Amino acid sequence: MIDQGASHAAMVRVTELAFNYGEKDSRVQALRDISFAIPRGSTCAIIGPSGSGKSTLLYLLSGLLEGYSGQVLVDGDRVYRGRRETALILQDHGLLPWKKVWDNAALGLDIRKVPENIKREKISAILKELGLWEMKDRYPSQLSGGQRQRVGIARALALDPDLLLMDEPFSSLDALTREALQKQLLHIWLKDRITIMLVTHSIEEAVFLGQKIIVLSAHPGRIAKIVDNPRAGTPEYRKNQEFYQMATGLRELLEQ
Ligand SMILES: Nc1ncnc2c1ncn2[C@@H]1O[C@H](COP(=O)(O)OP(=O)(O)OP(=O)(O)O)[C@@H](O)[C@H]1O
Repeated sequence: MIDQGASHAAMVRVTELAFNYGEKDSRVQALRDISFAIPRGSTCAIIGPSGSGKSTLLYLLSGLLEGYSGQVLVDGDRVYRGRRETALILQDHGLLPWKKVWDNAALGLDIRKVPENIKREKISAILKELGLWEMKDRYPSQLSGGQRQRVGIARALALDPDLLLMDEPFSSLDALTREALQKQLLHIWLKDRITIMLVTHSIEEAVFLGQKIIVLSAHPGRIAKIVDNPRAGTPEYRKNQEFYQMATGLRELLEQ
C-alpha cells in the first residue's frame, strides 16, 4: 500500500533520483542515488564541490529539467514544469533591465493576469517589507547587487510560493550585505513558513540557514551526508559554539 500520509508530510521527497546530461558518448552522469525528504515549512541547504550536481538537483526540483529516473515528489505530487507554487531564484536574479523595480517585482503577477488592485496591494507590501519601496521607480542598473537580489526575491514572493528554490542567491554580495539578506530571508521564512531550499558554496551560509544540510560529492553527484541542523534559522546561532562545531564538521567532510 502506498503510504500517502508519509508522502504528504514532506514538502519535497526524492527517491533514488538519477540524472544524466547528453547521450551515449557525450553522456555526463550528473546525479546518482539521491534520496531525501524535506519537511514542509523547513529550510534545506545543498552544498558540495563544483560539479557535484547542486544546480542540477535544484532544476529537477523546479521541474525545469526532465528525463530523470527515480521519483521526485513536491507536495505529494510528481514534480512538473510550471508548478505555480514553486518559485526559483537564479544567480542573475532574472531582472529585465528595461523595467523599473516595481514592474520587475510585478512581472509574475502580470503574467498570471492578477487584477490591478490586488497586484498593487501585494507589490506595495512586499517592496516595503524588503526595503525597496523608495527604489520602486529605479531601473535595475541603478541598484546595488543586494538591492537587485531583493527585487528577485520580491518577484518570487509576490506569487505566494510554498516552495522557494534558490541557486547561490547571495554569492556575488559582500559579506555584510550577504548577512543582512540572510537575516531578511529568515525573517520571511519565520513569517510565512515557506519551504526553502538553497544551493550555496558557503559552509557558514549552509549552517546558518539550512535545518537540513545535504552534502553532495562529485563525479557523479551523490549524497555524501545529510546533516540535521535544527538550530538553523535562529538569529543568534551564528555567534554560538555549536555553529562553529557544525561548520568545522562540514568543512572536514568537504575536504575529504
Ligand atoms: N547542460 C549541461 N550539459 C552537459 N553537462 C552538464 C550540463 N550542465 C551541467 N553539466 C554537468 O553536470 C555536472 C553537475 O553540474 P551542476 O552545474 O549541477 O553542478 P554544481 O554542483 O551546481 O556546480 P557548481 O558548484 O560549479 O555550480 C557537472 O559535471 C557539469 O559539468
